[in-house]
Amino acid sequence: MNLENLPKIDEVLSSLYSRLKLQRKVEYIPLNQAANRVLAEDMLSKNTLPVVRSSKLDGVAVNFSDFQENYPERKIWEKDIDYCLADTGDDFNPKFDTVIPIENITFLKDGNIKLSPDFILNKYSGVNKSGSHLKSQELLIKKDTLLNFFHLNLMASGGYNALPVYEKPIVTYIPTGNELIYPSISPSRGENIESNGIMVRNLIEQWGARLITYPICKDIRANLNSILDEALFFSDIVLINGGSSKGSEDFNTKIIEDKSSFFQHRVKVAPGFPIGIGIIDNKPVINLPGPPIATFAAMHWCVKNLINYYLKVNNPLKNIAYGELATDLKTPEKIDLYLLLRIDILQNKLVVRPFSNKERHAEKMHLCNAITRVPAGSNLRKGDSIKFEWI
Ligand SMILES: Nc1nc2c(c(=O)[nH]1)N[C@H]1C(S)=C(S)[C@@H](COP(=O)(O)OP(=O)(O)OC[C@H]3O[C@@H](n4cnc5c(N)ncnc54)[C@H](O)[C@@H]3O)O[C@H]1N2
Ligand code: MOO
Repeated sequence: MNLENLPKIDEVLSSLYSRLKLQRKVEYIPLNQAANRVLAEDMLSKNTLPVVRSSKLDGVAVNFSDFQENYPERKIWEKDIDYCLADTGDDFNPKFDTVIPIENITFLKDGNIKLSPDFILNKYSGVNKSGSHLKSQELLIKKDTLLNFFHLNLMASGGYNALPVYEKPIVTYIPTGNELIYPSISPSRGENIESNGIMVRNLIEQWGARLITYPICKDIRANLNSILDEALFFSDIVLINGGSSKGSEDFNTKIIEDKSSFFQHRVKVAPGFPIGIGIIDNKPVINLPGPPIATFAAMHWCVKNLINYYLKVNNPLKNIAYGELATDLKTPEKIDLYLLLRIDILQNKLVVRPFSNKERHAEKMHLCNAITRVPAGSNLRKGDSIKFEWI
């Protein structure tokens, strides 16, 4: 096989985006369920805060004019006539215009007051004006923002109890293979545990989509064919796992290709290079290669980006960092590599250790805390800076 002629990840993604005509649906959901959802409209504040004014601090509200002529001669200060207490954020008697921090004022036994010697009083100091926090009709958050806890706080202040967000795309996962059994069964000779489904569920939910999982499907061509048709009825993206390569039971490539208006078999990145990507009825159908790390790599570069495209999430810096390579790193001439990494902190530096084929599967899966993609033909040296993504 000529790996050189395979398209690169970015080329395949661009081909997909340019062909998919998406119609995103919008739903209203309660504010308390809106974290990690994507806002579908620009949101303007319904409220002005403070409505009229509030105290900036815990203090004593006074009339500034009293401090120009009569002070300090004035003898008796009467509560609610000459001053009132004003707490941080609270409104106070409209008679007063200025707030003195409580720690800068002393009430004397003779009824007079004394200000701290270094305290200078200015008119309106200690007072938040109307709208100093938020103004009605002010832009709170732009559409297409992935909502976090600050955003929810802001939306609540702006008067919202429900928000318009893009509906989560429905991703359907179909595990295929005669050898697969459920984890509740002890494997007999020739059987393997269906372990990718649980990983796929976790990733899909993390990335903001809804997952529907099919039972394990046998490698029976007619069945696989009709299951795909069925899944396309209710899915936005269909994932078929296994049967992507050249085995006698690998039917999925052909099944997808036959129905697709666009189809790409194999991409210039390993593991997972036999991935199949089609568009059927304007929906992406992805044939994820079966081995778990190949499934993960294909999920990460292809499915995650498709979900982001659906949801208009553009977050290129999320979980990205740079560290120092702990070893030399050479990649094959013809194919980009997805690498599982272990990152440690040593002497205030992030040290990046790629796993190799020498480590056992369990060791890699256990200790991997980051991933990276290294272009074909790279020749990096120990100590070189390398970009990675925390998982
Ligand atoms: N002659 C060749 N053989 C293979 C090639 C090739 O180019 N020529 N490519 C290899 C590469 S690279 C990959 S990657 C795999 C792709 O495998 P398939 O997608 O066809 O998957 P299967 O053959 O069905 O299974 C492979 C392996 O993965 C296990 N598997 C499958 N599904 C699951 C699941 N849901 N959970 C856990 N494990 C799963 C399956 O039991 C097999 O062990 O092909 C190479 N072969
Ligand atoms: O592409 Mo495959 O086995 O190298 O994952």
